[in-house]
Amino acid sequence: MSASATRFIRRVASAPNAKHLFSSGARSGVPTKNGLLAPAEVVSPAPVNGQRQSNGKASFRRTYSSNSIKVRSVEVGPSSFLKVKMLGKGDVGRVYLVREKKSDKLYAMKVLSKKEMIERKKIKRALTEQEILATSNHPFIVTLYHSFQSEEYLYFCMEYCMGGEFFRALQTRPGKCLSEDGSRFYAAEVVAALEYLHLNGFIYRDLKPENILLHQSGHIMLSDFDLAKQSGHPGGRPATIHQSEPNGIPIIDTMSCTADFRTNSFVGTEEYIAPEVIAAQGHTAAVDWWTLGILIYEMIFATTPFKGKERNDTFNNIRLLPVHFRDTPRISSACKDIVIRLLDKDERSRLGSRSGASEVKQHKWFAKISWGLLRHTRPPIVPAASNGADAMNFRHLKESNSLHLENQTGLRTRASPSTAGYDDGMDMSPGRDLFGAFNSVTIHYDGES
Ligand SMILES: Nc1ncnc2c1ncn2[C@@H]1O[C@H](COP(=O)(O)OP(=O)(O)OP(=O)(O)O)[C@@H](O)[C@H]1O
Repeated sequence: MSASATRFIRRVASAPNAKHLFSSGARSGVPTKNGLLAPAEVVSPAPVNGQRQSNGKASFRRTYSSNSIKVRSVEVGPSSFLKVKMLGKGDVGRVYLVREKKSDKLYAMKVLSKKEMIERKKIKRALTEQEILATSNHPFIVTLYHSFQSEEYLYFCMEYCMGGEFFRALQTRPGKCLSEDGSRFYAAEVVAALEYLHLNGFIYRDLKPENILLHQSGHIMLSDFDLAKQSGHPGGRPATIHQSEPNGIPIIDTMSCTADFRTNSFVGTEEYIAPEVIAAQGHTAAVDWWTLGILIYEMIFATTPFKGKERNDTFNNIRLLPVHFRDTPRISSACKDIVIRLLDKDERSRLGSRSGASEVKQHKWFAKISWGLLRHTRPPIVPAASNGADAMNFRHLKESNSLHLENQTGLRTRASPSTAGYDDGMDMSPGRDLFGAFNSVTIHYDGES
């Protein structure tokens, strides 16, 4: 990591290392779906492709219908791309800016080492991430174009989010925070993305500024789905429609899409973990509404509400302390109310736990938001104009000398310590093809060449 990069303290997901601190009980054995495409929901207009820019304006050509994505056998391989530079490092892999030789287009390529995944018991997470990316078609969720594998690596070829990390954008702002209005805008885009994920039966479980990327236009793109969990109903249970709201407008109940689904894994990022996860009583999609409360607080106050000196202090604060608001910046009573309602320690009464996103959207703090026009609203942070290849909205990362590149994008990594005691739920019997369930596909979106 470069000197400039060390200025930003990154919070990583605590799981699975934190698991042994608490008696978390049995992990959920809910299987992931490895079939192909689930129908895409029609949720919001105005899609975007990170590559398409003309006169600084994004063009919105993708459409949302169950027929708008077509999954085919994979049409590319590692040698179809040239590495431009490294954009980010994760636990078991690297993300590179790459250029497709044939089309000259830029993409973000996540390359995961199979060896590291086996050692760290993260295979199932990679399969889930592929599943979510390959079945999602939403303007605020990063787009997957190809996934494939070689003997040693898994590859995810994704839309390149030129605007960089939201986390970094926040860190470089005066006071490292946003105004209440700015925070509302990003919170609204996050709600739209969570709504879509819940509708499709996924719980995200790792919302934090580090996992939000920015499109060149400044709109958000949720990424990093390796902690997400799919309910036992591939594609999500059909949403229930309630007609009983006072204004008579029917509301879609996204909680019903993951209903009856509780998972026990101890996952999340320390300061964002919900009390029910710490209590290891099993958790539901309501954890995502808890993390939204923390995110709103952090965007406004530049810190999270329950942060303690040590991890256990943080966990105790999460379980026991009420939210405390500082005097500055001054925030509206509606803002305080939504944060308090989202950070309800009882998941059964938490905002969003009754009918999901529609309930959150109807809170008075969001009254100013035109949900259908979100994608057409100018975002509060517009990233510096980039030609793409300069990756100017990214930290400068030095590639370790210990990495040997092959085929421009493949990489070898040093052996790393295994994650003792964590069971990723995979059948590791000798001779079994552990990555056989990984789908090698190319995804075509209507309106894109
Ligand atoms: N689509 C993208 N466009 C631009 N940059 C990206 C993209 N995807 C990932 N990155 C960069 O790579 C970094 C690591 O990505 P990501 O968090 O998905 O990797 P990971 O291996 O899953 O990490 P973790 O160990 O945190 O789960 C991101 O923080 C971001 O800087």
